[in-house]
Amino acid sequence: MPTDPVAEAAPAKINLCLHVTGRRADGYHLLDSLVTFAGVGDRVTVTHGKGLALDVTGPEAALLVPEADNLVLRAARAMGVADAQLALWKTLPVASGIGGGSADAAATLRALLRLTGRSLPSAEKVLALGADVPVCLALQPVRMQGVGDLLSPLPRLPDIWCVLVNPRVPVPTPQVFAALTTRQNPPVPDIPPETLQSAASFAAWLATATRNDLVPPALTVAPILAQVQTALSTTDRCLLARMSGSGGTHFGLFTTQAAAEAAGQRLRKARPDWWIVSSALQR
Ligand SMILES: C[C@@](CO)(OP(=O)(O)O)[C@H](O)COP(=O)(O)OP(=O)(O)OC[C@H]1O[C@@H](n2ccc(N)nc2=O)[C@H](O)[C@@H]1O
Ligand SMILES: Nc1ncnc2c1ncn2[C@@H]1O[C@H](COP(=O)(O)OP(=O)(O)O)[C@@H](O)[C@H]1O
Repeated sequence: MPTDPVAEAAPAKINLCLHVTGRRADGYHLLDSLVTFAGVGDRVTVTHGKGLALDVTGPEAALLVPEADNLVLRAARAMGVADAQLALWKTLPVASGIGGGSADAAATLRALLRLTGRSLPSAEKVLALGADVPVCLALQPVRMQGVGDLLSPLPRLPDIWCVLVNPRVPVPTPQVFAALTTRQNPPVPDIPPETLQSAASFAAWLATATRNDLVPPALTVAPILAQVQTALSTTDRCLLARMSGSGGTHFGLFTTQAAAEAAGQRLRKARPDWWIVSSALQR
């Protein structure tokens, strides 16, 4: 058993594309998405203690109170843990399409697994925490299907850098799905192996063969997202600019670290009020 504290990273989830292919009778949508992770994110730390308590700090903590429905506490309860001190360092904007809450829940499960030796909750219980929690628990590039529960590993991706841009407007996922009008769309095609040879060829394939079907409804919920898309897509050497998940965070893809950092700096200068970070993408 490791001595406490045990810390786990909760990296930002990036939907490189997100196709909505149908809707189940219970209202949940069938998705087809290529998902990877950025090198930025939250951090969950757990220690032994009496009762369950959560402390939330960090630059993005203001919008989040350590209430009983916080996904960190919900994850601990799903694992049957009644005694632990939990700390969340929040750097990802809340309700932003990069799965911060789901990443926190998955990091909590991983940390408590190491701290207590208890087993992970069943797949059903993990999914019940949130549709993005299974993919955040997998923490590797995958094709995500079903309602978020069917995961298959992707072939090794090329070396890609990204800039993440969020206009600091929360975009609630339920509102975006509610505003969706076209629910039966074509699935994601198989990735042609030759496109995986470089960031440029992979981004070009993503741009032409894939989409994010949640863009039109997200724009109705938060019209400012059009400005984010324009700002990123017109940045020097940006290979592809697209919204992640239900928004509003957008990612821009770049071939090199230098190009991504230069783009991030330029965008930060133009929009000091926006949340803007650059990072490598997990391959
Ligand atoms: C859209 C995605 C794509 O990766 O990402 P985000 O934008 O949240 O990051 C996820 O499917 C979101 O996952 P998550 O945020 O965990 O979703 P949940 O809490 O389970 O569901 C929030 C709400 O989204 C809708 N929802 C979610 C998943 C799904 N397959 N169909 C849906 O219709 C439902 O209205 C549900 O009430
Ligand atoms: N630890 C957490 N971090 C972020 N959001 C949380 C957390 N716990 C509960 N939530 C709630 O989950 C919702 C979804 O948040 P988040 O996961 O950040 O966005 P998204 O689903 O768009 O990626 C928010 O409305 C927030 O109030």
